[in-house]
Amino acid sequence: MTSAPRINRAAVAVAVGTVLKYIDEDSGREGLWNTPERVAEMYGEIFAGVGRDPADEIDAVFSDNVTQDPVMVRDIPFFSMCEHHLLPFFGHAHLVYVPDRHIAGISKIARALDTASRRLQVQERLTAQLADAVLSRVEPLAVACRLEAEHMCMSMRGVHKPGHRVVTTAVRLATNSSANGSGSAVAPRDLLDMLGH
Ligand SMILES: Nc1nc2c(ncn2[C@@H]2O[C@H](COP(=O)(O)OP(=O)(O)OP(=O)(O)O)[C@@H](O)[C@H]2O)c(=O)[nH]1
Ligand SMILES: [Zn+2]
Repeated sequence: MTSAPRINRAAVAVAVGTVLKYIDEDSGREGLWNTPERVAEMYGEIFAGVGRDPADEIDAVFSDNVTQDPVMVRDIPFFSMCEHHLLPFFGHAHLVYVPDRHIAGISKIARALDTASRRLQVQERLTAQLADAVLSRVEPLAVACRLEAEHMCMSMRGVHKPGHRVVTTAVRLATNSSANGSGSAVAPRDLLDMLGH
């Protein structure tokens, strides 16, 4: 069940003001006058997916003349926030699925990615949530997705490795899918090959 995000912007602004104070900033200086409110406004945007089901974004599903040929969407940009450090990780998502009786409105896959991204995440869970959203709403024979991202918590602090790439994959098969074994035109390995390495 989906519920609207309940971000208390006024309380967030107070909390940000407290952080500014305790990092020893002069929170009275001009550049910081409206920073707590700006951050609260920004959190309203970048955490807009909290409490929402990414699958609900896949609300255009078509059933006419569907063939069981793979559909792939590549290089969808995303931005999310690492739940350990509250720093961004960002990159691109690639997804391929083998339709059974339905195909998805293609933009809806990007919308599901946005909803799952706009919350505190780890990349593995974000990858799984995108695959699960397509599995539940499109009911494909199989779906695989791959995310490639740079984590600012590994780049600008800590281990300091800018330019790294974290690659995560999720593969889901219909429970009664013929892709789950012999006789299928497209095996899970084929899907992963299509996503590239
Ligand atoms: N698996 C996974 N780990 C992540 C992700 N984002 C951040 N992390 C890791 O979460 C870990 C948190 O480790 P901690 O030792 O608690 O935190 P830390 O002392 O700040 O660790 P360092 O980043 O190594 O300085 C780090 O290894 C991060 O790289 C993610 O999306 N997936
Ligand atoms: Zn992190």
